[in-house]
Amino acid sequence: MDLKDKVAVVTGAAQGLGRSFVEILMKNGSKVALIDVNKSLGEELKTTLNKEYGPNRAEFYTADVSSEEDFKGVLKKIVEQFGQIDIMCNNAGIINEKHWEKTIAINLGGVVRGTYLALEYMKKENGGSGGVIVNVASMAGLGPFPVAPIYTATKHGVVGFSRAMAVVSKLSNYGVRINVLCPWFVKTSLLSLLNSEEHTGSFSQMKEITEMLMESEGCLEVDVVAKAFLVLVKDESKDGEALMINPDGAAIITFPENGKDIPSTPVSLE
Ligand SMILES: NC(=O)C1=CN([C@@H]2O[C@H](COP(=O)(O)OP(=O)(O)OC[C@H]3O[C@@H](n4cnc5c(N)ncnc54)[C@H](O)[C@@H]3O)[C@@H](O)[C@H]2O)C=CC1
Ligand SMILES: CCCCCC(=O)/C=C/C=C\C=C\C=C\[C@@H](O)[C@@H](O)CCCC(=O)O
Repeated sequence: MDLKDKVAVVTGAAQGLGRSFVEILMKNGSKVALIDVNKSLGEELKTTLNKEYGPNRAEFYTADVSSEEDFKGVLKKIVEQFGQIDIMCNNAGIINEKHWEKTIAINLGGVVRGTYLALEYMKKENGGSGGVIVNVASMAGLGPFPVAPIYTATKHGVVGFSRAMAVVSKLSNYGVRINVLCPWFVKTSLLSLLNSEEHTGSFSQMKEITEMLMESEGCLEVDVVAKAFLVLVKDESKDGEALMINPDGAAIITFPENGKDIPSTPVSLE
């Protein structure tokens, strides 16, 4: 996919991984609509980006991805302003095991909502140009993350939902590829919440496991993860893929073709 003058939408764009995805898209010639609840950081980043890449290449919209009214409203404004959506990145996410309903509403609900709303503008049967959706999960979407069971559940949900929607899109000829990104620990403000009992709740005693994982393997820089993100955007052979990125590098996850192939140990029912 040639990114020159393509229109991209990134949620959770004001900082962290979302900001790195915005920057790599703009470096490759895209125009980007930034969505975030953090208005001050978002407006500041928009100004910085338009100074670097030229006027009106970036626009910021305040919205909470867990709100249908918010998210639907800003996507309507984005299409009115930019004309279309070619790339959608559902990146916004939090970690909060105490207020776990909020975590589910944002991490899973926000990704589902962003996928459905974007498809309405992107799918060819609606007059859209097709394109690609990249949803951001985590390595916690591929295996249990004991310090954050709800976070783990949301990220497993993002992986499963994205892979299922990729099949729907392919069989429905939407013309939209759907992929999911599964990063290891990344040096962003989210990671600092690992030390916040307000966010890890009754699972804070599992912190040592997480620290062991980080100490043993290290943490990633956002720009490395952004390169993995760009592969899922640009490489048109990537459709329905889960791309893992950890300090050893990036790799496409191989899932069992069907239930029969799932690694298992037979159990007698007699
Ligand atoms: N930092 C890490 O170690 C990893 C992060 N991830 C995932 O990457 C994504 C981005 O995380 P980071 O950049 O690390 O976090 P971050 O906390 O640095 O940035 C998240 C951004 O999302 C925004 N946001 C939060 N709730 C929102 C909502 N309801 N609506 C709109 N925007 C909202 C925040 O204001 C913030 O700007 C998340 O989905 C996270 O689960 C995945 C694997 C590793
Ligand atoms: C505050 C924490 C932010 C978390 C951000 C994030 O998504 C980071 C994920 C990074 C790695 C997740 C690794 C999960 C590994 C599991 O598959 C399993 O290997 C862990 C086993 C732990 C144990 O020893 O039981």
